[in-house]
Order: sequence, then structure tokens, then C-alpha cells
Amino acid sequence: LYWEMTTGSRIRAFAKQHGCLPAKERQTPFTLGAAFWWGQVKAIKEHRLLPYMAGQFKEVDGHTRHHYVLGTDFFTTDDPENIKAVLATDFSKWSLGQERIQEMSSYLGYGIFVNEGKAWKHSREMLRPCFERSQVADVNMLERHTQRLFDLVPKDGTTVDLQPLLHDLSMDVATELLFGKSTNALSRNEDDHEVRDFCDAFDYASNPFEREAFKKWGAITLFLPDRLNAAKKNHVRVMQAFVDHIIDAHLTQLKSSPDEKRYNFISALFESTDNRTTIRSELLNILLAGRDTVASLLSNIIWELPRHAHILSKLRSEIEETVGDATPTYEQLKDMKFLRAVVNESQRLYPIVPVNSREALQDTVLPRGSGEDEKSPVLVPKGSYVAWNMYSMQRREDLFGQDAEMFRPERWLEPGFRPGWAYVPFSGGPRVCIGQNFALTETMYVVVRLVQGFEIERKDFEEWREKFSITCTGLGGCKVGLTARVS
Ligand code: HEM
Repeated sequence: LYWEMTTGSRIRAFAKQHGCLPAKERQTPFTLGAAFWWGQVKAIKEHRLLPYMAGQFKEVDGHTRHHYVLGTDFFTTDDPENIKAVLATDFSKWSLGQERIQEMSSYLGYGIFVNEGKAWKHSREMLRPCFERSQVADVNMLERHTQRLFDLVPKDGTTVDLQPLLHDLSMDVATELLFGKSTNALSRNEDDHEVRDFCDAFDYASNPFEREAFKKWGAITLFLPDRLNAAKKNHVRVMQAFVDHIIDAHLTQLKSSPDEKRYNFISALFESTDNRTTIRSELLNILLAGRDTVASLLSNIIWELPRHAHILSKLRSEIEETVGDATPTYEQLKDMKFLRAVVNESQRLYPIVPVNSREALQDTVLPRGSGEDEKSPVLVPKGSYVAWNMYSMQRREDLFGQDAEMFRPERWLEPGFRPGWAYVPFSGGPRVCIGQNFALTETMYVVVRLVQGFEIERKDFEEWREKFSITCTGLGGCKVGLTARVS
């Protein structure tokens, strides 16, 4: 009765006012959505969460589905109109969500990925100059790190898994861009365990599904409060110590060269605060973005290329025509349409952030998804969650054609092909990825240099399966054989 008087009548009136009908659902009564929850956990263990979630839309023959999970209304959608509403047109009505904020702040502290409102705007303003054209277009820096990677790979066609090397590469590049000093993980200094320890600690803290406890005891471990997880605390300490060293090194360097001109995020942070915890948290937040994203994208692209000889050969021709054997400039990278199509197609099929979510700050609606034809709005009561699924949306046949499951970069060059909000690998709206241009430049640069320098041979015959950490990459790594080309 209390719920009815305080909430029920309010929600019904709101739904009526906006013409909302019930969204599609299929739930076993009296289970509080336990089947949905357990189904997801099982699929995570088997590395097939993404196809499992896509299957959930097919189950109700729709693109927006209502779930009631452990007492909370939860909506999933792969409808571009709904994604646009949450990310852009109705931006102010949505929060990152208390769950995300609590979970991520437990190991990152408060920074751009966790902050909202004024604090978020401030973080974004400080970061923006790092991604100005003059910084992003510095291909000399990319060349240096790419050559270090090439120094480490066998060049006689024997199998190499490029995935871990690509992770080191993107860490080295991101730290140089953001902090002015690279971690140089690719220099393979055996005495320097710091970067490796940091990455291991980061993976542990950010991914409960890869922890021993989860593998041994299962989903119950996900409910344990953080204060009982001493291992997590230790890993967070390792992460913090790593960033503290970066800050100290920066301060020391500043003393020796106070006139350093290049914009540096750490300097900008010191100008706005002298609170060491705030600075450390901001750095940890940005490392989250810079570390694995580009590596995962590169790994997916290079894994796919040798599976399609004609695509590799087209790409090679474009590179030869545009740059020959020389190092590409920023402008030349932008001009290579087929290269961009290859990158887009990889992100379409294997999005690095395949699912994302927000919490409603007030009673609101998703513009589409209720009623039999799904054309009416969906009521989303305050405090409910909406999760949108890029993996599923970007494989929809009605949006991308009957060959939507195929890797076919040519689709991006067809006249009139403009997916709009149906393709949002870098998100959209005010919180769109701030590193997008940089990420694409780095990715395209490394692909060009690899194709110029090597014949690439396929070395594994497995299907692509997901491996989740905070981003998503291929479970099987990126096993290829590289043979040096004679120019
Ligand atoms: C292929 C590479 C990348 C992909 C696919 C990607 C994707 C995304 C996505 C989907 C978001 C939105 C997250 C959300 O709203 O919940 C995001 C945000 C962000 N990305 Fe990226 N990202 C990539 C690379 C990078 C890089 C290299 C950097 C920086 C070095 C970066 C910095 C950021 C930051 C700071 C945000 C937060 C923006 C905000 O909330 O205002 N990203 N990225």
C-alpha cells in the first residue's frame, strides 16, 4: 500500500502521460530474475556472454527488453534511437549509475570515468589539450614505439602472439602522450617489474571474473564486500604506488627542465590542485582508457587480416599507393579510406566496449520499444538501469545487411552507408570518447607499418571468443606468423 501511494500511482500517471506500453519481457514468475542473472554468470565463465545477450533479444523477438533483477527494473536495448536518447538527447536524465561509481572508484578513485557533474567537466577540460592535433599527430613518437615492438617479434614466420606485445605498446604510447614519459615496457628491462606488476594488479582489481575465487567458488564471491578482499586491497596498493612513482618522476624532471613546452596532464593537475590523492585518481582513470583499448583493437584487426587474403591485398595496395615504404604522416593516415573501413569493420564486429549502462536519475522514457511493434516509448522509473548492447546492435541484419556477421570492410565504402547511432564504438554525446582521434591514429599507424614490413600469416584456426576485462578482446590472443618483406 505504501509503495502504491508513494510510487505506483506516480509511475502509472507518468506512463499514461507519455503513451508508454509494457516493454517485451519473458521472466519466470517469483524468481526475481535469478535465471537471467545466473545465465549471464554462466555465459561469462564460458566466454560467450556477448552471443548470450544478443540471443536474449531474439528470444523476445524485439530490440528492447524488460528484466526485473533482484528487485530492480532493468532494461536492455540494441535500438539506436534509445542509445541516442540516453547518451545525447536526454543526457541530463541519466547517471553513470551507483554500481559503476562504487565499483570503479574502489580501485581507481575519483576521476573522469567515475565523476559526474562539475567534477567530470573539470576532468574533461584538463584532459582535452592532451588530444589536440599537435599532440595526436606526433607520428615520430608512434614510430619509435612501433619499432621497439618490431624488434621483439620473430621475422621468420614462426608463431608469435602479438596481443601481449600490443598491450605493452599501447601502455608505452599512452603514458608518453599523457604524462610526457613512457613506461617503456617494450624495452624489456628485466629488472623493471613495475609495469608488469601494475598491469597484473590492474587486471585483478578491475575484473572479478578472472579471479581465482570466482573460478573456484563461483558467483557467490561477487557478493562479498570489498573489505573482505585483502588481495584486492594489496593490488590497489600496487597500482597506487606505480602512479606515485610516475608523479614523483614528473616532479623531478620538472625541476631539471622547468621550461618544458609540451602540454602535460600531470602538470595541469598540479595547477588545479595539490591534493595528491585526487591527482593519483585522475591518472589511474586515464590509464584505464589508454592502456588496453587500442591494444585490443589492434589485436582484433591483426587477427582478422590474414583470414581474408583479398582484404589484406587491397589494404597493401592502398598503403603502397599512398605512402610506399615511407612512414605515414597523420594526413596520409586520414586519407586511407580502405584502412579506415578495416578499422571500422573490426570495431563493428568486435566492439572494445560492447555493453554499457546508465541509471535513470528521474522517471523517464526510452523513445522506442514498447507495444507489439515496439514503436511506443518505454517507461523507465527513477533508479532503473538501462544497458545497451553494441555487439548485438552492430550485427543486426536489418541495419547492416544480411551479411552482418561477416567481416566485409567494403560495406563502409558503399554509397549512402551511414549507420549513425547504430555504430557507436566510441560512445556519443557529451561523454564521447575523448581519445578517439588519438586511438584511431595509433591503430592505423601500427597497421600500416606492420603491413609494409611483413607478410602476415594466420596461425590459429579458432573462432573469435570474447575475453572480458574492463574492455573486451579476443580470448585466443593474436597468433600470427610474420615474415620480413624485402622492399
Ligand atoms: C579503440 C580504442 C578506444 C575505444 C573503443 C574507446 C571507447 C570509449 C567509450 C565507449 C567510452 C564511453 C564510456 C562511457 O561513457 O561509459 C570512452 C570514454 C573515454 N575514453 Fe575512450 N576508447 C578508446 C581509446 C581511448 C584512449 C586511447 C584514450 C586516452 C588515452 C581514451 C580516453 C577516454 C576517456 C578519458 C573517456 C571518458 C570520457 C568522459 O567520460 O567524458 N579512450 N571511450
